[in-house]
Amino acid sequence: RDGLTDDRSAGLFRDMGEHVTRSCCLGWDFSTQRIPRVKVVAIDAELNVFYEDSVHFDRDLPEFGTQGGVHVHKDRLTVTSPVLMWIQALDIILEKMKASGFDFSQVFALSGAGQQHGSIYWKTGASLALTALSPDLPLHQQLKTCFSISDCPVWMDSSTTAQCRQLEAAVGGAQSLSCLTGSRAYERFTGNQIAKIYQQNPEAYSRTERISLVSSFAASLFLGSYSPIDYSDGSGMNLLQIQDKVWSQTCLGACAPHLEEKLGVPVPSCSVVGAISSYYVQRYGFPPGCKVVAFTGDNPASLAGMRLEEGDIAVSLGTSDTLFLWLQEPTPALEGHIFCNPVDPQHYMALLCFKNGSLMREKIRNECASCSWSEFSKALQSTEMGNGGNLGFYFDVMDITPEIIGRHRFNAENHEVPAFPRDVEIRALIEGQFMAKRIHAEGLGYRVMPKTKILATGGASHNRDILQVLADVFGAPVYVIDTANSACVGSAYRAFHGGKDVPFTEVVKLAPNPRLAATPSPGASQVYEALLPRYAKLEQRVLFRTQRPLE
Ligand SMILES: Nc1ncnc2c1ncn2[C@@H]1O[C@H](COP(=O)(O)OP(=O)(O)O)[C@@H](O)[C@H]1O
Ligand SMILES: O=C(CO)[C@@H](O)[C@H](O)COP(=O)(O)O
Repeated sequence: RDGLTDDRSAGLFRDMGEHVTRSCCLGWDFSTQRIPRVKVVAIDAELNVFYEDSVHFDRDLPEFGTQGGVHVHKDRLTVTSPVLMWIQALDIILEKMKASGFDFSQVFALSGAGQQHGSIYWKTGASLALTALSPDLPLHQQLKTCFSISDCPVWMDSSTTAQCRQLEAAVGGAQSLSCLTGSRAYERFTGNQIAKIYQQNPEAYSRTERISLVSSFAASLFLGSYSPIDYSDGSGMNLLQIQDKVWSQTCLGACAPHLEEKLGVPVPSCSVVGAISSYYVQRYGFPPGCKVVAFTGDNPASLAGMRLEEGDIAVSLGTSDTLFLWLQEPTPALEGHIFCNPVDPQHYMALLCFKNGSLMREKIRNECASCSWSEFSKALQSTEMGNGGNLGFYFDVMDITPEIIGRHRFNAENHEVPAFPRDVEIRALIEGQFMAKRIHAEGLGYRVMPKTKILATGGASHNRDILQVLADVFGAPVYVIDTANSACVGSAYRAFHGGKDVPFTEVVKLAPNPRLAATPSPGASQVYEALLPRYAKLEQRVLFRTQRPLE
């Protein structure tokens, strides 16, 4: 496994005895991925994870009173995290590493990931405090007065609908904003969060000398000066022109005044942003030349951790389903997010979320397969690819991609039917879910290539028969990987790669390979080449019919 095994196994060397002399890189993660905590892994030159540790926000720092690492406010829309909690978590984890005998002198580079979209507001004068850190005191004691906002907006916040509409209006509509910045306006995206702070708390905004993302904030703690925002995480702000890699003046102007100087100049994600602050050299024994490679968002870091390459696609089959795509020529749309690629500055990545994932599969399993995954599998085995032309749409909750609710079934003549036999229902669900993924990925510019790999993760990736349908619909082999901690491991890989003039794939070629789980069945491409356009057309029909009235 390349993940933190579980909550309580933290702080461990994987193989006692050998660690003392290993030259290594550190990967940090300040996200809420799976468990809300700050995490670290150390990897050696062979890319083996030999140390891992974490600090759990709610359990280890109860004084901040968070649940899941956040405060949900009375309006149920505003969601924030205390900035000092993140800093104190870093203090604790560094002390734990020191106490366990971790040899910091062997760390030649580090990088990290942050939950995307969250923003940190450094008060005027904070840069002086950052550069003058005393090695005798923990960070949180020295930085406690450095922030103009103490509880920071995070990605779960959805309180900025008014600001989203203002931003879209300023650039000529949602599609124009998406073409420019990779996404239409989203409440959690940082530009809209900054606009809200400026509108509701102008004093705090004017007392702010620098605004960081969670990723660049964490990098700043290691640098002892402000770290620039990297292109990839910067793409989650509704502010960065993803093609030109510069801030959009129109978007900045629509959000708040003097924003460009508060954000600093964005940099390529593989940049070395500086050497570690002398604070860490003196307090923990890091080498003075230890490189800090730009931190990025947790999803971009996961893409690096999964070692996605051009043409590859990662499919997470969890409670909801998520797709990570590697894109060469993005076509931004009203759905999904396009980010600059974190490991190849010429390319892009995309994120698509499908809400009706495993919960929908579980419901159909309970209704049609006596609550048993093995019965469910038997139904997939006993039905043919293409399901005799029967197609289904299953969305018990309003989905994000596409915005459809309800169950809709069509026979081979495109006539709507009220029900399918049980086995047909199961295959219609799984084929439909994967055809939708392929269609929506292609809508963002994705193309299946001869070398395409599909990397499957999440609960349903344990089911071979589900993965077989995935391989057939995409016409590409499916591999399974453990991504329990892909953002952290990806950050350590990125630390290795940062500043080197070689492709990322070259640097990570020693990393463990994913396991092959399914290859396309003979004849699959003919079957699905015919079905995919039909599914897309029917989806439009259902969408048109179920679309909510415009507000
Ligand atoms: N053998 C299986 N076949 C299909 N789905 C499965 C199987 N085992 C578990 N799952 C599904 O995996 C889901 C959990 O996925 P997981 O990735 O662990 O969740 P999360 O998205 O919450 O991290 C469960 O809802 C369950 O329906
Ligand atoms: O909002 C998004 C992506 O757009 C989230 O994925 C955040 O990046 C943080 O989520 P975790 O993965 O850390 O829970």
